[in-house]
Amino acid sequence: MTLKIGVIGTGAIGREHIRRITNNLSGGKIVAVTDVNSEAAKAAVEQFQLDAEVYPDDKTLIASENVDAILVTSWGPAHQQSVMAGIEAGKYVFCEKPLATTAEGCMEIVQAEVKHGRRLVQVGFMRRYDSGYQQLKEAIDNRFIGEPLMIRCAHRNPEVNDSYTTDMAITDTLIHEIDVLHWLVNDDYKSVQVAYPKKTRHASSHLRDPQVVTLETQGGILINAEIFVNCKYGYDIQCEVIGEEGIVKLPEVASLQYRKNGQLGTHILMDWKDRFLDAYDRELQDFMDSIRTTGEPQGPTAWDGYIAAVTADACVKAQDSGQHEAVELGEKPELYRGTVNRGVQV
Ligand SMILES: NC(=O)C1=CN([C@@H]2O[C@H](COP(=O)(O)OP(=O)(O)OC[C@H]3O[C@@H](n4cnc5c(N)ncnc54)[C@H](O)[C@@H]3O)[C@@H](O)[C@H]2O)C=CC1
Ligand SMILES: O=C1[C@@H](O)[C@H](O)[C@@H](O)[C@H](O)[C@H]1O
Repeated sequence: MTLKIGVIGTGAIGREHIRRITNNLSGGKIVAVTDVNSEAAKAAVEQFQLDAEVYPDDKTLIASENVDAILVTSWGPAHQQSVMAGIEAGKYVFCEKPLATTAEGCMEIVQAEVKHGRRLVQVGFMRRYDSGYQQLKEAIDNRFIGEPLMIRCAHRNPEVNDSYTTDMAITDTLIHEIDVLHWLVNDDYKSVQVAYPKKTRHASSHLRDPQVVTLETQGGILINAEIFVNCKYGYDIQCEVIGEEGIVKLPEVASLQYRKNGQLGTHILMDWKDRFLDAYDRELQDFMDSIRTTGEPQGPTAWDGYIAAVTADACVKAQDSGQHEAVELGEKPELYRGTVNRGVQV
């Protein structure tokens, strides 16, 4: 069975996902596209020579009988409306982060899915599909380093544009760590705190950059996460887990080593699109395969989207207060209990 997919939002990641589904992956076909900028939607059809219809908006695309699943790759504030409409129509939904921009919005989605009675939604937290993070997880689960005690990580972008704001360091950037770290140690967050080191001269006047977020889990693991979005030198993702018996570290991206002009070096990636190339492929292949084999997506759930939003809200509050802020989750619905989420009991 080929999953017939409609794409809502044909910007940077929308086009990346169209490319991979069309050229690299199996089991899916892009049959519909829409974008508030209709020229962008038409350009995507042309660029990838799609046999796809351009729809005027998300509602008409979702209503189409030709569409089995939607890919929500529009701007964050537009996600909730499309995801809700997708669930109401009983369509499968792959939604890029954030699932919704507020915890309340994510909870509405959770409730709509619970009412539907089966999982339809997968959130684009692709790091869970990255082989480096999966090796970390395996080592932690197998107690290779004993009990994990601390995590040190960094999320660095070479630069961001002027529209990037201080809270986006949390809601747009740290949100990947927020998701992958609690999955890694199978623990929930208890509290968060944000500190601002000396500001880089490369950040725009309204942006605090870098930032350091401390997250504490219910089990007492202390996480130190640096976000530095004008680091200049590259796109760099670091993660080190310190345990009772040793330390495990996220592998560096394999890269050509060179000896030239009296130097020994390796190149560092500059673009997020390249860093998690394989993980993006795997998350979407898994979305399509799981629907075919189990009738439900098996990747990060709407509940994971909700956890991320609640934690991000606490971090944004902590940005203003400078204090420890509590992370308080509602009760996890039965639908999300005991499901095997990418090899992990949640
Ligand atoms: N998982 C990951 O690593 C990444 C995730 N993202 C997420 O993907 C989403 C899109 O990001 P980008 O592609 O970088 O943005 P973008 O600005 O390049 O593209 C967004 C597109 O959505 C369209 N759009 C906005 N509202 C719409 C609506 N209501 N209906 C239809 N189209 C609409 C815009 O016209 C634009 O073409 C964001 O939520 C972002 O956080 C982005 C980059 C990486
Ligand atoms: O998701 C992403 C972007 O939206 C975000 O703006 C970047 O900071 C992240 O590194 C990237 O993975």
